[in-house]
Amino acid sequence: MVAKGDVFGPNQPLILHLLDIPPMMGVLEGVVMELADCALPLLHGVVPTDDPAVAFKDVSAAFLVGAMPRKQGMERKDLLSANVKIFKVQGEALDKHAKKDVKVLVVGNPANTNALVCSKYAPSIPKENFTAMTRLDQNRAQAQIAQKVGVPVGNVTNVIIWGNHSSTQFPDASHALVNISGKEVKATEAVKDDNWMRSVSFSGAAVIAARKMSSAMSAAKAACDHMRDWFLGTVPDKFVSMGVISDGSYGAPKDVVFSFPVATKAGKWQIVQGLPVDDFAKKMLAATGKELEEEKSEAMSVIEA
Ligand SMILES: NC(=O)c1ccc[n+]([C@@H]2O[C@H](COP(=O)([O-])OP(=O)(O)OC[C@H]3O[C@@H](n4cnc5c(N)ncnc54)[C@H](O)[C@@H]3O)[C@@H](O)[C@H]2O)c1
Ligand SMILES: O=C(O)C[C@H](O)C(=O)O
Repeated sequence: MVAKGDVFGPNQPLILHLLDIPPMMGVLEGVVMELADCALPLLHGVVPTDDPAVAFKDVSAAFLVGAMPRKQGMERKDLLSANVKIFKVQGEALDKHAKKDVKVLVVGNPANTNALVCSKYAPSIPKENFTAMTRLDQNRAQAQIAQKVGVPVGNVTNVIIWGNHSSTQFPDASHALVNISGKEVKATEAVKDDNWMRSVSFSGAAVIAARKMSSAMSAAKAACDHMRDWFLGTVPDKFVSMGVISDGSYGAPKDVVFSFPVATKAGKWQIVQGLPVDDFAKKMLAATGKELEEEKSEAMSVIEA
């Protein structure tokens, strides 16, 4: 998707740096062969490597997907001790070798806390440049609403994912809009079922139960959506959700990577301010914020141990 122009546009040539661990180098060679066989005109080079210093050398965009996935029955927290150290190493390598304006998307779970760790170990890169993926959750919620109303998914916008990419996240459709026959209406009016709207939920575990593997295709698509919107900008009056460093907006704890509604322009994101938040939403935001603070202190104790 990246190499065929879905992220940086149809006129932007690129070089892909592909990082994996030493036992996977043979498999990675196969990926390189397949990329060549795809005959992608925009792909001007591929650098397969097991060395983070080579992988991150002068990169402008980093998709950090290399991490252990959750298996059936596991919570994202269970991955913390296994994965968080990877993001310390990758943060240090980004700090030393990447461009100072590199935009980093963390997909590997627990994504929010890994993004925070990565940023902590890359102090020469602005904290705003480290983000975590909640776009898959946004896309899932939009798809559920589109199906319920009976419109194509592109007609549903402004769904918000608040907080952590975990089961405590708050998918909030109260500001969502649905375009029905050319007229934009509130999703709450289109659905006319408040209980159903509040049941729009996180479905990562359901995909794992069915596939016996983590979401892959939908996660790749969401990563591309996230980076495309960050690099190329969002549509005026529309917002998307991204895990970004919290400034305390909407009562979220500061200095955790928290998913907010954001609008992007000229390569910068801004948290959309002033949206009404009711008591139910406040309770949900507090719960996911608390989990992120707990994950943060757990991550630091794993790293410092
Ligand atoms: N945020 C989201 O919405 C979202 C969605 C889907 C998956 N995920 C997460 O993404 C991660 C990857 O999932 P997957 O299904 O692709 O897993 P996978 O096991 O299929 O692939 C992981 C890859 O990462 C590599 N890897 C492991 N350690 C590495 C390291 N230190 N450096 C570089 N590469 C390394 C592995 O060798 C493997 O090739 C998991 O943590 C999963 O939970 C997040
Ligand atoms: O749920 C998981 O652990 C995998 C991924 O984060 C997802 O949301 O599908």
